[in-house]
Amino acid sequence: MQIIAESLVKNVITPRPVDSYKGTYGRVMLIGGFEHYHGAIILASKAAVYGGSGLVTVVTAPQAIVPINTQLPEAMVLSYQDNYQALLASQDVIVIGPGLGTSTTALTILQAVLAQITPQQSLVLDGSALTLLASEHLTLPTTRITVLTPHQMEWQRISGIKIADQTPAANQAVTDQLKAVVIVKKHHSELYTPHAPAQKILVGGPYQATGGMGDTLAGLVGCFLGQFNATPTSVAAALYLHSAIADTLAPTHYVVLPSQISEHLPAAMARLTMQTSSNGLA
Ligand SMILES: NC(=O)C1=CN([C@@H]2O[C@H](COP(=O)(O)OP(=O)(O)OC[C@H]3O[C@@H](n4cnc5c(N)ncnc54)[C@H](OP(=O)(O)O)[C@@H]3O)[C@@H](O)[C@H]2O)[C@@H](O)CC1
Ligand SMILES: Nc1ncnc2c1ncn2[C@@H]1O[C@H](COP(=O)(O)OP(=O)(O)O)[C@@H](O)[C@H]1O
Ligand SMILES: [Mg+2]
Repeated sequence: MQIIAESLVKNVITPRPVDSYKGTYGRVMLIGGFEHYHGAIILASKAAVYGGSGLVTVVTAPQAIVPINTQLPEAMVLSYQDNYQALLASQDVIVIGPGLGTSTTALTILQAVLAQITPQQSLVLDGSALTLLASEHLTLPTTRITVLTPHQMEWQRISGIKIADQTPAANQAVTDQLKAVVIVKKHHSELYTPHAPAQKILVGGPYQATGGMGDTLAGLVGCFLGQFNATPTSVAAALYLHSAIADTLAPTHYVVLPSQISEHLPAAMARLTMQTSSNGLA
């Protein structure tokens, strides 16, 4: 299996052109944060904002609007009861699932997004969206790129492969059928691309085993798809950076919080665009 290295990330994260503006860096809509899961969409959106997305829009439950605005004033926040469908067409990337839950409302929203998304847009499915995808046997739409970010149980639900049997060959075979890019999240997460070599990271560790860590990754993947090329290489860069920052913090942090990873993104990305070597990313 190919190893995702820092050199790949340096090729993705390039210096910003001086004549750019916020529209250059991607319009990302994140949908979730229902029920008792408001934090999940805050964490995903924080990763998008701190990772450099030009414009971030959150679609969530009405009672989550004030907490999100308070914690993340850079993001625009709408209720799912507002006409977010009108805005959806102008987005480069849709991230759906962190804290979405599996209610009837969640399913209706997911089905509407899958029906409305176009072949020019990118889609990231995480968390509850993956659980609904499996339980409701939903069909993936035609998009520019679709990325699934399951943990091993979510991947079991989607692929039918039991966790103990999730070998690279079995995972690759299902990825080829799905025609989507898949990150199987675990220690040394694996990245599968249809009909292409599998890749994995050798960064990251158990200091990341805390709620919201995957929500942060989903937001960062969406961010990179909107800001850089909408390709599996940009997904690989987000996957690597998320855990490489955790590694840099780990010697002084017994547990690395998801929000800490986001807060270190701007500095880590600045260092990666400089030619000089450094003593870490955070
Ligand atoms: N702050 C917030 O708002 C947060 C909100 N969140 C949101 O919650 C929603 C539900 O997501 P979820 O992942 O918590 O629950 P679910 O999909 O039922 O999976 C758990 C089941 O799978 C099993 N399991 C086996 N292997 C596993 C593995 N490697 N990794 C993980 N689990 C593994 C596990 O086994 P057990 O732990 O019981 O041994 C258990 O039976 C989703 O929308 C998410 O975004 C969270 O992000 C947290 C922070
Ligand atoms: N032992 C570990 N080593 C490396 N990474 C880990 C470890 N435990 C958890 N992680 C990372 O934490 C994240 C967990 O994702 P997920 O279970 O979806 O979290 P949540 O839904 O709570 O946000 C993944 O990116 C996974 O790779
Ligand atoms: Mg998750």
